[in-house]
Amino acid sequence: MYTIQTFNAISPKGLERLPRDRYSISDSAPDADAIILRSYKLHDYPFSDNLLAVGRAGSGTNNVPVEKLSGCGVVVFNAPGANSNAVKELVIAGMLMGCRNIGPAIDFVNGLQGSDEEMRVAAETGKKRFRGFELPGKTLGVVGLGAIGVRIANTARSLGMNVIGYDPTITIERAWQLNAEVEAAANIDMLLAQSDFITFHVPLVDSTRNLINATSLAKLKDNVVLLNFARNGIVDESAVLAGLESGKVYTYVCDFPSNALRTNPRVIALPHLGASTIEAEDNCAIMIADQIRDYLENGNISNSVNLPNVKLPRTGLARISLVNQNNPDMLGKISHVLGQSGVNIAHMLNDSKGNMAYTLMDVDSSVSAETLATLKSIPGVLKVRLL
Ligand SMILES: NC(=O)c1ccc[n+]([C@@H]2O[C@H](COP(=O)([O-])OP(=O)(O)OC[C@H]3O[C@@H](n4cnc5c(N)ncnc54)[C@H](O)[C@@H]3O)[C@@H](O)[C@H]2O)c1
Ligand SMILES: O=C(O)[C@H](O)COP(=O)(O)O
Repeated sequence: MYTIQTFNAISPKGLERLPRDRYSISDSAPDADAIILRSYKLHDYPFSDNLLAVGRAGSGTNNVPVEKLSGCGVVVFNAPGANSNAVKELVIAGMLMGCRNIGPAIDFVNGLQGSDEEMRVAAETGKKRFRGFELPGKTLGVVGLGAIGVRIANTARSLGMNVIGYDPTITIERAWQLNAEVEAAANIDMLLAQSDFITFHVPLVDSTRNLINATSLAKLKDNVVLLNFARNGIVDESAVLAGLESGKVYTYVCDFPSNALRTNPRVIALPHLGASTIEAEDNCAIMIADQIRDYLENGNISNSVNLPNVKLPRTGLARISLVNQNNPDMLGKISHVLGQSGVNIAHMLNDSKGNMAYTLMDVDSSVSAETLATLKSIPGVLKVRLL
């Protein structure tokens, strides 16, 4: 029986993929084999030695202490692309809200008083304050061309916009998906200087923290619609508020409310709604549940942020799953222990990601608890399981 601890509301469609005769799922299981969560902050969570996997039912993993978990041999998964359409749709809505002054216009209408005729007259005279501009012919700058950025870039092209993208580490898969008419910016400054709309779709890491700050804002054209549906740390709020004041920024649309932003009429702040659709919640939960189950039951790894993808069809009598540090001669030491114990390796896959490595071995004979303990005692070996 495997035990799963959940945080946040995880779609039942995903949890249904973990059969109850083999999985016990609870929001209070301190010794769980795996954790499934969304945005819950795990940094101060007291992880048990039993923990094997953490599954982020979403994209960003900045709420998960990945390095600390790597040190304990815990595999961290996410669900790449599973909520990307939901975010794309909200960003397109945000662009339209931003350039058509929809937020202030709704506030204006909600503040009208009097008879219907008085309201009609006030609406007709007041509407000139909310004149906006259109998307076709305008330039959208997309920073980060991953699952979300590529979808937005392609949709913006189909809406008649010019699109410039910046992503120094774009994957081949995403580059293939990108509309060929999206222009590649050689550097971020080029994108900042040319765009009428700028949207960010990068993870929050040290190199993206405060990517938009007072210095970068000075490089913008005037009246730019700025959109941040990535993470609040990517944009320096006080610089953006100054940009709204100076006319560099026309509207700031974001998914991360704060007191400083709340009272500014040129800010549209949403309550982290990007991935909150029925479809995205189902997609994320299904993807994570399937990945966690395949790892717990078969040792296969797909879409881990700290370990390589390793998938091996089962062949031998037993399977050994081994998470280790990516040090020289680990495989030599592992196969020596098995050889000494008279265990023959039928099939093996070994791969690494950064300073972590993973070995999956199908063996021709049963493996004793003593052999497993000897494998676990090899310096640098972090987790050993017999499956
Ligand atoms: N608002 C929401 O509800 C919501 C939902 C999903 C994701 N997100 C956030 O959006 C981020 C992106 O999501 P995704 O699914 O597209 O992720 P992704 O991993 O598919 O794409 C991220 C892209 O950013 C690129 N990148 C990294 N550093 C960069 C830099 N300095 N400059 C330019 N590009 C850089 C990477 O190469 C990658 O292509 C997530 O990390 C998460 O923080 C928010
Ligand atoms: O990174 C993500 O996937 C989003 O920020 C979604 O977060 P949520 O699952 O808490 O809605």
